[in-house]
Amino acid sequence: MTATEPATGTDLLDAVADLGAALRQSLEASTSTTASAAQLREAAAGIRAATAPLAALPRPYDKLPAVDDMARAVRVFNPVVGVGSGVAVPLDLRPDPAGGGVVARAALGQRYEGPPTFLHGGISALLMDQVLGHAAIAANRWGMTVGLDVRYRRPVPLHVTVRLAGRVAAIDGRRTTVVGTIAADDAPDVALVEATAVFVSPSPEVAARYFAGVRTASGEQVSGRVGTG
Ligand SMILES: CCCCCCCC/C=C\CCCCCCCC(=O)SCCNC(=O)CCNC(=O)[C@H](O)C(C)(C)COP(=O)(O)OP(=O)(O)OC[C@H]1O[C@@H](n2cnc3c(N)ncnc32)[C@H](O)[C@@H]1OP(=O)(O)O
Repeated sequence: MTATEPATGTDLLDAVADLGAALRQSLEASTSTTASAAQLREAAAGIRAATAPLAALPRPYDKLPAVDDMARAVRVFNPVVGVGSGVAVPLDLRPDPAGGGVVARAALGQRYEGPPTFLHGGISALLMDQVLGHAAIAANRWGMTVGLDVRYRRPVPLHVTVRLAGRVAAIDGRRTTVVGTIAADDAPDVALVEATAVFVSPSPEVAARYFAGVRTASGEQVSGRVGTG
C-alpha cells in the first residue's frame, strides 16, 4: 500500500480512475496533435456531449468524494496525485527505500510544457509542494504550506523519466521544514530543481474554522487527523 494509492479497489474507484486516464489522454493529445480545425471541432463537440451528463450530477464542494480516504491522505481528485484528476500526472508517491521521505518517478508530457520541450516552472513548484507535503504526512506532520522556495538549476526535460523526492529536514513546534529535488532518474544526484517548503499544522481553532463545514461522503465531519497509517 502506498501513500497515494486509494484504499480499496471498488467499481466506483475503478471508473473514476478510468475517466481520469481518459481525460489525461485527451489533454495530452490536445496539446500535441496536428489535427485539422474540423477534427478539433468534432473532438470538442464529442467532449462537450460526454461532459453534460456528469455536470448534471454535481457534488457540493464541501462534501468529499466517496472514493477519498482522508485517514490515509488519499485524495482521488488531487491535481498532482489524484487518479481521477485530468490535470494530475498522477504521481505515485512511495516511501523512499533509501531511507526517510517519499519518492516518485514520472515522465511529464506536453500538457505541462513551459519553455519549448521543457517543464513549466509553475508545474515544478506544484509537484514539489505536493511531494514535500506527502513527505511531511509520511512523518505524521500534516500541515498547510506557508512557504515554498524553488530553485531552478537546470530545465526539466519533458518525456524523460524524472525522480521527485522529499524528506523532512527539521521539526519545530507546529512547523515542519521539508526539502526535495527533481532530477533525471538516471542522474539522481544532479538536481534540476531544488525545493524547500515549510508546512504548519493549523491550531485546532483554526482547523475547526477552516474545515468545520467539510463532510465525508457518509456525512462525518472531517477531523484534523490525517496520516498515512
Ligand atoms: C481537518 C483537515 C483535514 C485536511 C486533510 C488534508 C489531506 C491532505 C492529503 C493530501 C494532500 C497532501 C499534500 C498537500 C500539498 C499542498 C498543500 C497546500 O496547498 S496548502 C494550501 C496553501 N496554504 C495555505 O493556504 C495556508 C495559509 N496559511 C494559514 O492559513 C495559516 O498560516 C496556518 C493555518 C497555516 C497557520 O495559522 P495558525 O493560526 O494555526 O498558526 P500561527 O500561529 O499563525 O503559526 C504557527 C507557527 O507557524 C509559524 N509560521 C507561520 N507562517 C510561517 C511562515 N510563512 N514561515 C515560517 N513559519 C511560519 C508561526 O510563526 C508559528 O510559529 P511559532 O509557534 O510562533 O514558533
